[in-house]
Amino acid sequence: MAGYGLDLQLEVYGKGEVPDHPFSYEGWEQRAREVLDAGAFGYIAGGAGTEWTMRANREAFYRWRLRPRMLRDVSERDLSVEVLGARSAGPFMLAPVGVLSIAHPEAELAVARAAAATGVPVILSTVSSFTLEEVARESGDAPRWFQLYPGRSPELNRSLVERAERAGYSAVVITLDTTMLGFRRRDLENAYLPFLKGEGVANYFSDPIFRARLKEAPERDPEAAVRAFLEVYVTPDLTWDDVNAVREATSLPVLVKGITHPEDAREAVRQGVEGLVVSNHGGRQVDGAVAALDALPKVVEAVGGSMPVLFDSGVRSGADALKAVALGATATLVGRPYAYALAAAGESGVRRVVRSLLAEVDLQLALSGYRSVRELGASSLLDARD
Ligand SMILES: Cc1cc2nc3c(=O)[nH]c(=O)nc-3n(C[C@H](O)[C@H](O)[C@H](O)COP(=O)(O)O)c2cc1C
Ligand SMILES: CCCCCCC(=O)C(=O)O
Repeated sequence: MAGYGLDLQLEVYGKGEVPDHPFSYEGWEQRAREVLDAGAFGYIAGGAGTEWTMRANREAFYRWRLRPRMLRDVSERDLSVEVLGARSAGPFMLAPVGVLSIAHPEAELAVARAAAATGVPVILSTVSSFTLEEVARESGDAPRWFQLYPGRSPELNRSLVERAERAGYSAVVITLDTTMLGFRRRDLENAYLPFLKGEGVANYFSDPIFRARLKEAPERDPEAAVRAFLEVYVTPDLTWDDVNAVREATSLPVLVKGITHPEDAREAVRQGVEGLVVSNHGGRQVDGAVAALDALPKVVEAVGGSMPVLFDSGVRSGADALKAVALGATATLVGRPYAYALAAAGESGVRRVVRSLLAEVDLQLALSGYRSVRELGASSLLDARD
């Protein structure tokens, strides 16, 4: 009868003390705003251009209404999902969020510990603040994936995925939508780009192939090494050939992240990747682009069940995750929610956010009449536009 929801309620109400942390996304965002400087906060919070797409990501959720069912005996519930062999306690994974040292000194190490403790897999960014090996050590046996930004050097791409495979990451997520940074007004106004200060480059600076490209070691000439990183990173000429070169370099399943167009989804099926992520990068790349949730149904249709379809951009609550799953997502990724919690309260903040999400999914699921997220489908929702 117990479960994530009831456990959390009993703990909080049982103590009878006002908790020292929020339970809402907005609460964590506010805490992060209080502790971070304007540049770091703006980098995490911001979107591209007018930030219309970032807002649209949220508004898209409001158009869908859950339709609770009654009297269906939901005393036994299973929130877990399995994606390409990685089991998660709920329909969530922690999205790749780069350069987390701007949020907290323990950055991805704290996130990896929190993910392992709560049973939710983490996807480590290429541009992490600690090396992928250091993060793997904090993860222990917990499932983890590696996100790759394929750079201009096929040898370096190969080296990064080989390192990830050796370090126990069990899938590679290739992000397609950030071949260069979007037009981010907040960062321009704050003149804030953390990579220029040598943040978020740990995987490159520790890589033998990257180091071999440099005249001087990064420890001796960090500015030149950062320049070399930027040269490798920017890839407007990226094509499916680059994706396939990465696939040939690894035996791990490969997913592509950043799909919103059904034609791209069909191409992903033709190319034979193992999964995709419907995402507009949290509205950080193309202003005016379709809200990710609005793009989801057509992508799901195009994929036709041939591979897992993950979803991100705008998930803030258990209800949001259930809506995305009802629209066909296998699971969701959350980005800013845990980045803010990390900034405000380190590892324990990330744990609390994940626990809250799990508790909310559990209660929402039970009160909507479902025993498992797998039971959700089109009939679980009402489109408010109809
Ligand atoms: C500060 C920040 C850094 C990010 N860094 C990466 C990254 O390194 N690699 C990547 O694939 N996506 C990155 N993303 C995008 C997330 O993986 C994810 O798509 C997005 O945050 C989801 O939207 P949400 O923040 O609304 O949950 C980043 C997002 C933020 C907010
Ligand atoms: C020049 C490096 C850019 C890394 C982009 C990180 C990211 O995905 C984001 O900020 O969004």
